[in-house]
Amino acid sequence: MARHRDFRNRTFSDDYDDDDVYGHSVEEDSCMSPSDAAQWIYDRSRNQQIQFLQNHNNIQEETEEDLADTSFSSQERRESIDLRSLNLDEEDEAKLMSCLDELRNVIGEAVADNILIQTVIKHNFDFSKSLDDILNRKTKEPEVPKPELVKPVVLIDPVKAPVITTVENTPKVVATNLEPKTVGVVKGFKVGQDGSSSSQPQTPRDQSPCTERLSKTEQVDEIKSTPKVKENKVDANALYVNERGSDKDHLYIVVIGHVDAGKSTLMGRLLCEMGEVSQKTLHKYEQESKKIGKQSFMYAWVLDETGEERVRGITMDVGRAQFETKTKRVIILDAPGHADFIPNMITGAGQADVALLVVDATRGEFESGFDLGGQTREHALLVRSLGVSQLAVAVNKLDTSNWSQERFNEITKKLKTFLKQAGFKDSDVTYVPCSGLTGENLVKSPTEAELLKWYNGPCLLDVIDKFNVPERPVSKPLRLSINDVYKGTGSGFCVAGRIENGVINKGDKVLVCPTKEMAEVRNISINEMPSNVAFAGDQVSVTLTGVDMQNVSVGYVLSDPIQQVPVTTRFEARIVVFNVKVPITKGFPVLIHHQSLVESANIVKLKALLNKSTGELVKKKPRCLGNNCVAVVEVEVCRPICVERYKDVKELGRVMLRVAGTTIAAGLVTDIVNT
Ligand SMILES: Nc1nc2c(ncn2[C@@H]2O[C@H](COP(=O)(O)OP(=O)(O)OP(=O)(O)O)[C@@H](O)[C@H]2O)c(=O)[nH]1
Repeated sequence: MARHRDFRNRTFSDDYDDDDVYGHSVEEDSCMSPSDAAQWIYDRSRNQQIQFLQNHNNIQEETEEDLADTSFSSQERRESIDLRSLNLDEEDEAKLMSCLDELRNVIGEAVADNILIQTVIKHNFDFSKSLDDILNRKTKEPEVPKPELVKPVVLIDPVKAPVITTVENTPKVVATNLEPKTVGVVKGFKVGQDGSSSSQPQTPRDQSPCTERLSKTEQVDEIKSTPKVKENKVDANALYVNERGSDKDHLYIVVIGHVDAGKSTLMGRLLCEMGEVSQKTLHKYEQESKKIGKQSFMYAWVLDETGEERVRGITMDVGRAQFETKTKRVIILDAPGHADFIPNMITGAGQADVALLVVDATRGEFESGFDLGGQTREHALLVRSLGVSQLAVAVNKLDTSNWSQERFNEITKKLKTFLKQAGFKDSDVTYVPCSGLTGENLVKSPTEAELLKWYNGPCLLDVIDKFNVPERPVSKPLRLSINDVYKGTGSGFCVAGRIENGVINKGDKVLVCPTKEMAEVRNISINEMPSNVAFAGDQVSVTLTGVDMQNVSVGYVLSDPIQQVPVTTRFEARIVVFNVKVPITKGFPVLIHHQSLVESANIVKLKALLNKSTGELVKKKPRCLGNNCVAVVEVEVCRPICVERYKDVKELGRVMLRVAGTTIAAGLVTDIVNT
């Protein structure tokens, strides 16, 4: 059980700007920090605007203008079918929507919605069959011309002579069948002269508002050059089978839910039942928690390790622990529930394969967590937006309702409707009645007479064991997104993060992006065990040398030096707007959450408003965006970041937009814009 804390490198200025925030009671309705309050002076006229928004969803501009970018306004789109004409009942409509979303996630916008809809209905809402059908059909269609690739660049310091970042011959395991990759042109960004260790330390990522842009002369020129790295064509898939063939699959599970839903207690108790916590340790927690009047939190202490968390009785950072089921090694990421710590929750969710949503069944408590303002909905939407599609829902604390079946049904009914709308397929969600405090239905079948009367489903452990482990894209170019930077023992320093794509070996040369400095991998550890190699899907800690620790931050990406991660300050995204208090207009400032990175940004273009159900174009260049709309926007980030198009690397192609401590939208990166 361990966690790395790296507040030095964190960039959550909205959440941590002022120490006073930590003094607030968890019962407070508002979680806005003073800096947010200063930033969001819209409060002045909030009443008017809220009223305005309530009456005007999806507000449109009066005048019609031509859209320069017509990539999504094809003739096919105009032929799309109106869902109402299909006469589907509510459930079939939800199934259709969830299937369409899944299909769009995979194939993007390449196929018209009417074709997708017909295919889904033809296959009775079966996603796999529909996808097969579409893909087979697609191969027969003429190829759509691809957008021009962004050319590779090397970043230079404009005041010094441009020197190309060159990489030594590096024997390593790389993908064998890859096309040349793209790198975005970066503006307003400097690296050291030799490209391998910067002589000019970077500004911390959290201290540069968009308004303080670097001057034109500081913008980076484009140099058509690719670092010279010799590929050693070792088959990554074969290596994976060789190294991991006999191991249990690793499954990362993020535990989410409203504050005090009982997440840490549930996980702590589960670990105790699995024999992962000694009796001696548990006894110690019992005595110590009693001393400070928090005995009911003794199981939560297994995961809430810091003094502040224990005294306050809330989780603040992501707690980690692991255990084994029959078929898997499960790594738990216990996320904080309180709204103040959503950035940490997002960091946890960004590492997860699947999620466990914990809801408090106590009457009144479920309702306050589920209704607007509670974190149940926000967490579920966030994990879905981050690509998690399999979910277990622990209907927890059912002991407080005497194991009432009616209460269980009431809660699951509400959640089913919501989760379907949020994009979870019914078949991917399992509901488990349980109690973390009493241990009921966690690792073995229920013993409570009242529960036995109506429940004969699986216990929580069985549900976890049945999760499918997502495919690991080991043969793609390396992408490791950094979620922690810390000084280890010995030479160099450590970065922790999840390998999204590819393989990393001890001794590899890797490119630290967006700064594009070369570093060498000195050591690798997986779940605190040393290893020579790690693969996509692993959460690793890597010791780096050859680069200054000051020049590496949370949110950076370790990239394959040849097939580099795109770096840009501008990208286009298709966003879903959840919850805005003022309409989104051109220039709207937001905080972008991309993996563990938090960066100031502006929505610089509202390119199109799309129909929420069909995805067809409703309005070109809308003047503003209200709640619950789907739109294509262009986002400009204050400093270069590493993003991929969603269709290339899903994990690096998703963004979250937050304002004043609230998630207002989630989006998929559809294009990387050359600036
Ligand atoms: N009756 C009952 N109480 C529970 C149960 N599980 C947790 N609790 C109590 O709920 C309170 C909150 O539990 P935590 O485990 O800290 O909740 P949490 O969701 O991890 O809280 P945050 O991480 O801070 O959001 C504690 O007082 C627990 O004893 C349960 O199954 N039944």
